[in-house]
Amino acid sequence: MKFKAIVADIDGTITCEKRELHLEAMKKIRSLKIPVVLATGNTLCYARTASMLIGLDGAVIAENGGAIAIRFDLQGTFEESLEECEKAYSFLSEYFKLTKLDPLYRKTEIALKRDFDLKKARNLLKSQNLDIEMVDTKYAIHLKSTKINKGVGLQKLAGMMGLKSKDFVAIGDSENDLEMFEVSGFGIAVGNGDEIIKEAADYVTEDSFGGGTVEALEFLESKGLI
Ligand SMILES: O=C(O)COP(=O)(O)O
Ligand SMILES: [Mg+2]
Repeated sequence: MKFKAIVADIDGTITCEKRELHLEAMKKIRSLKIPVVLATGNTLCYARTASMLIGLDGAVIAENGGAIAIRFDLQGTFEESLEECEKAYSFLSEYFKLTKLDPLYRKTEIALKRDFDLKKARNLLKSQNLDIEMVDTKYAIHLKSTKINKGVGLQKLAGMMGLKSKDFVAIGDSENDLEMFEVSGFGIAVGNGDEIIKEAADYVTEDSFGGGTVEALEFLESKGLI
């Protein structure tokens, strides 16, 4: 069987170690004949800009599934409001000095600088009656609704593209990619990935970062999977 599309995480997956785009991965992605969706914990404008500059067509999942768009000429939709996240943020601010990242551009979740004790914060948050969880992408810690994730985002976006989430191969590097591995047809973790994402993967590359994505796409081609 052949998969019909790719969904790729951005940071840690199509980038280099210092977060700049991995040029060989860009070349490989551009050479594909099937749609490539970008899925990120970052903001919608970041995802759309990346899609434009890579030469893709604007299908993106941003804010860990909270925001999605299918084309550049459409504005995008937001799946959640910030209200509950703000409550969690106020509560945790009593215990830690927290720094928000890009608050002007985030509509559905709060991203925080990774300079506080996540384990302690997760335990404290349990005492609150909020549908909010914390995910660590290794680039930021996200305070987000338990109802949104990249998997839910992929299901919605796939439908808008006339596809099913199982038609996609997902490539990722960290715990915020888990749900999109679960709903996609095949999951590939890059070599620098978390243990948790490697365990959930159908295939793990030897190479890391963008080099891992090149290896993943070559593997799929060599097996006739795309
Ligand atoms: O913004 C971040 O935390 C990084 O997100 P990503 O690895 O999902 O692209
Ligand atoms: Mg990542």
